[in-house]
Amino acid sequence: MTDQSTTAIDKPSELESALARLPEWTLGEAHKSISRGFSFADFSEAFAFMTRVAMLAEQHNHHPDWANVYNRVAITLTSHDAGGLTSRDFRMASAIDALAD
Ligand SMILES: C[C@H](O)[C@H](O)[C@H]1CNC2=NC(N)=NC(=O)C2=N1
Repeated sequence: MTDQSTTAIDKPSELESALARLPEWTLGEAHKSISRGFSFADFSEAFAFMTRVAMLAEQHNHHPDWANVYNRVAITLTSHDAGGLTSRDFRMASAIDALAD
């Protein structure tokens, strides 16, 4: 597990600059989460991706709210213990993008 600092990301300027680096992600209701959808060739590819994200989540000790329907995976990130977005969410989103791209 990588023990990384956690700072709340809740000011519009902070959100804007953080999201600028994550163009595939969208801001959720009340700016409390970020989400991205993924589509794969088939279920097997989607689940392989989910397995890799699961290992990332363990390394980061930061776990997604997510759903899978056949070849599609929807991921939402929020910091439950902070009740909103923190730097952990954006670090995790960036690490997930590196897997997917
Ligand atoms: C006890 C454990 O470290 C905490 O519950 C961690 C686990 N994973 C987590 N994941 C997310 N998304 N938010 C959290 O606040 C969080 N907390």
